[in-house]
Amino acid sequence: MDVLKAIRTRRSFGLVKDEKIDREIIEQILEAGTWAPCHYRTEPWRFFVLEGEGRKKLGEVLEQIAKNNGEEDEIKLEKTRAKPLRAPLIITVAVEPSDHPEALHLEEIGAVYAAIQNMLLAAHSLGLASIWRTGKPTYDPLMKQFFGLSEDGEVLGFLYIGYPKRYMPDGKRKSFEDVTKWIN
Ligand SMILES: Cc1cc2nc3c(=O)[nH]c(=O)nc-3n(C[C@H](O)[C@H](O)[C@H](O)COP(=O)(O)O)c2cc1C
Repeated sequence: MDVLKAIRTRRSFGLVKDEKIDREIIEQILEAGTWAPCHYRTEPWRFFVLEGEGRKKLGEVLEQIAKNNGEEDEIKLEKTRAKPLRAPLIITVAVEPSDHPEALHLEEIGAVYAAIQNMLLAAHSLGLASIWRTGKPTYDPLMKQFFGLSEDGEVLGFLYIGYPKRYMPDGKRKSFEDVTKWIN
C-alpha cells in the first residue's frame, strides 16, 4: 500500500476477530517500529509481544492496579482483567531512555511515538486493524515493573491488533489549513 494512502486510511479500530496472527506478520510490524527516526541513534523503543495466555498476565496486572486504587467491585475487576482479551495480539511499546549525554528525554519519547505510528501503519498495510490504547494504569509503577523497565523507562502504549470484523468507518479531521501558518 502506498504510504500516503496508508496514512489517510488507517483508523483506530478495536473490533477484531479472535484469529491468530502469523509470526512473520508480527515481525514485520516490529521491524517497522525499529525504522523510526531517533536522535543520536539511541533506538530507545522496547517491544513486548503478548498473545494467548500472555495477555492474561497483563489482565492480572491491570486488575492489581485497580485494586491498589481502591476498586472492590468484583464485576468491574473482572471486566478490567478481561480487557487484554479484546484482541489476539497486543504489542506493548515502551521507552527505555538511553544514557547518551546529549539525548533529551522528550526526544526519546518522541522517537518511540514515531515507532508506534510506523507500527500502526505497517499493521494497516498488512490488512490488520489496530488501536493504540493507554489509560492511567499504563503509567503505573506496577506496569513498569511487570515489563521489567528501568526507573526511567515507561510504557507508552498498548497496540491491540487483529483482523477487522467489519469494514472500518471513515476518519474525521479538521483541514490542515486550520492548523498551519505559512511563513515566507
Ligand atoms: C497517546 C494515545 C493514546 C490513546 N489511547 C486510547 C485509548 O486508551 N482508547 C481508545 O479508544 N483510543 C485511544 N487512542 C486512539 C485515539 O482515540 C484515536 O487515534 C482518535 O480517536 C482518532 O481516531 P483515528 O486514529 O481512527 O484517526 C489513543 C491515541 C493516542 C495517540
